[in-house]
Order: sequence, then structure tokens, then C-alpha cells
Amino acid sequence: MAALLNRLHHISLHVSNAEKVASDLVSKFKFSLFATRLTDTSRQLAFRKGGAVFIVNERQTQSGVSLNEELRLTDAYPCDPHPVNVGKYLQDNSIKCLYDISPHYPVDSVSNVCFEVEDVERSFRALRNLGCNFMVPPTTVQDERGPVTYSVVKSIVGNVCHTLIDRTKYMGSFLPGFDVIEKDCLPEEDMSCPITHFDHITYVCPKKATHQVMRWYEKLFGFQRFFIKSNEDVDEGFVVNHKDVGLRLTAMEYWKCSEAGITLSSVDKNEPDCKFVIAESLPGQGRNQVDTFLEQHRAPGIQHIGLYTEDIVSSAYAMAQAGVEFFSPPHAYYTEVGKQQEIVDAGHSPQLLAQNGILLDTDLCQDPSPQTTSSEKKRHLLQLFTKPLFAEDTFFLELIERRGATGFGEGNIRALWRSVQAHMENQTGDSQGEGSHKTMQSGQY
Ligand SMILES: O=C(O)C(=O)Cc1ccc(O)cc1
Ligand SMILES: [Fe+2]
Repeated sequence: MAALLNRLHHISLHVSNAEKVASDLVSKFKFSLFATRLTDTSRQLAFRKGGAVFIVNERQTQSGVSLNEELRLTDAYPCDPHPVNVGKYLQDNSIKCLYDISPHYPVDSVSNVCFEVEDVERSFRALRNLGCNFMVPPTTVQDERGPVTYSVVKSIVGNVCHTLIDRTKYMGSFLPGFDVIEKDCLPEEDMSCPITHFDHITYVCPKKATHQVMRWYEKLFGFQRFFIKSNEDVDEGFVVNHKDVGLRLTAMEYWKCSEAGITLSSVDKNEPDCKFVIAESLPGQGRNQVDTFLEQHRAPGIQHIGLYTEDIVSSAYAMAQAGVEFFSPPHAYYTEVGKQQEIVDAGHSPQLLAQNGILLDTDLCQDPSPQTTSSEKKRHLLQLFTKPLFAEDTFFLELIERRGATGFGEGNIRALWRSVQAHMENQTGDSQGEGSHKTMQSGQY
């Protein structure tokens, strides 16, 4: 029996300089800092934009903290303003990092996807019986607003962990142990970037590992495969193999327990799902973004996260103005035969998309009803990718606006792949083309 997931709660980053990432999330990506947990030994900062929540954890460097010091710091924990169930806490190594583990990971990384579950104990038992490796057993933390129980399980993908959390008995707005910033004290929501939720999380895994990863998520969390393209081969996945691009993609989504016939008040069926995408490079590739991730991240893991926006043009413009660096294809992408018409048919301005480096793909609806007009048969997908956020060429963010399209666009993927390739070549070679819209050499389309 798999663990039943209700919804994605937050995604955690572990970074060496929380200040830098925090400042980027706020000033460039327009997230709001809404809760903090600052102790002698930890810095955990929570940011929100719509329903998308990131927790940024400052990574402890391995050197410098002796065991004695760790114990002393651990003793200091009960002084934290919010009382917690410290007893259980002392038994694990997660004292510094509430609701997560404190990994001694060598590079900045996005390494925890936290899910809300109905019953942490039950999920723990079910997963342990299936052979899962737990980093933190069920642990209860509480403050005057009630208790929250969580545990942390290691995934099959590199350094990725999943915190399973039950906050149904908690009356506060976030999590015990965090100081929540009062709504009145928060800056006004930035309306220029209408980001509503996490659309998808993309994993990079080694060659031929996709099936193992899919099986793990299916067996343990009840994830279900969904086809990125309707004609996708079950075993092969969605293969993008075109000249210099060699990528295998498969996608999965989790079902919420309410959909398994159990009606749960805490589960909002209308809440959008976050998909999981698994990417591996095909053999015989030159330098590429998947292999570079594996090399520089030093393990499989989370390569990028798609932030869903209701208005990609306005979001892209506002973020670029604030200093976000995006990849963009050469102007030739927009002047390719048929592209301008495709963009106009989708209700967009070719000029605006080109100015902001936004990619557009069109999907033909497979089974339209007889009443469907010709423009309704087309589904569109608009995407834009940032340059890597950390010092290494590893993690990046994506803006995505879906106009009916549920999968991912081959044209967009090819454009991204090539822009990144050009970026890597530029980094090792000349440093031409720096700027907020670094473009690849034209003529490659
Ligand atoms: O298109 C998307 O947004 C994806 O998430 C698919 C994808 C996965 C990995 C890549 O290196 C490039 C594209
Ligand atoms: Fe993506």
C-alpha cells in the first residue's frame, strides 16, 4: 500500500548563502518572505508566491562544527521561543533543520519536496514495509496553535528527500517553530507576476534510470504516469532526438487521496497538481544540460521547477526588469516560416514574445468535439527559462503559461537545449553576449 498524498506543501532549498537566494527570490522573482525560523544553529526562511512555497535553508558547512559543539548547540534549542517536542528531536540529526534534514551536501541544491499526508504514522509504516529509508521517523512539533507531525524519507533520486507532513490539527497559518510575519506587515502582492502554483518539478537522472525512478514513485506514493505526447511510447517515453538534442522525458502525477474514493475535507480537488518530469540524456551526446547537471550537482536531483503564471508576458517583463536573466532563442526562432502566424493564432504578439524571449508551442487537440472551432483545436504552451540560480550550472526556474496544453513542447525543449548549450560553450570559450537575454548563434534553427 502506497502512502496517500494530499497535496504538495513546499519545496526546500539548501544553500550556503541564504541571504543571496532570499534576496533573489524577493527582489527578482517577486516572492514574499512570510515566515522565518532563526536560531543559533539554523536559518530557515519561507517564501510564497500564490500557492508556491519555498523554504530556503542555510546549509551548514561540514568543517568547523565539532560534535561537542553540535551537542551544545542542540542543548540550546529548547530556548527557541516556540516550545517543541524536543525529546524525539534529539534522537535524530535534524535538530538544525526543522521539517527537513541538515544535509552536508557539497553544493547548493533543491533537495526536499514536502507533501501533506493524512496520517504520518500510517505512511511511515507503509513505506517502511516497502523498504523505504527514513531519515527522520514520525516527529511531533507543537506550539500554542497545535501540533504538526512529520517524517522525512529518502527518495531513490540522488539527494532528494520527501518530508511527509500532517498539519490538519494545526490552527496556525504555517508551521510551528516558524515566526509568521503578520499579513499587515507584508509588502503588497506584486500583481505584475501572477504566479499561482508549482506546475512541475523536473528531475535529472542517469541514463537508463527513468524506469526505476518511475516504479519507485508509483509503488511508494501511487504516482501515475501521464503521456507528454499522446503518441508517446510506454517504454521509450517522450524522446527528443533531433540533431544536437538527445533527451528522454517521462512525466508522472500524484493522485490525491480524495480521488481514491476517500472524501477528505482537507483535500481540494480543484487545486492544481504539480507534475513530476524525469529527464535523462540519450547516449552519444556532446556536452549538454542534463549531463552537466549530473556533473556539477554531483548526483541526480532536481534540475528545474516550472512556476505557473497566468500572464507570462507580464511576468517575464517584470522579472527581467528586476534583473532575472533568461535564456532566449535567436530572433530567427520568431521569424521561422509559420511561427509568426502560430503566435498570432494563439492570441499573442510575435514582437512581445520575441522581446521577452518567450517560447510558444502548439499542440493539436486529439479528440475535439464536433462543436470545437478550428482555433479551439489548438492548445498552446508558453515557456521561458532562467539562467542557473546557483554558482554551479545546476538548478534553474521556468515560467510556464498553459493555454490548454498539458504536456511539454518539443520545439520549446529544442530551443531551450540549444540556448543552454550555447551558454555553456560561451562560458568555457569567449564571454560574448552577456546581458539579461543571452542568445545563441542565429542560423541554428
Ligand atoms: O520542457 C520542460 O519544461 C521540461 O521540463 C522538459 C525538460 C526537461 C529537462 C531538460 O533539460 C529540458 C526540458
Ligand atoms: Fe520544465
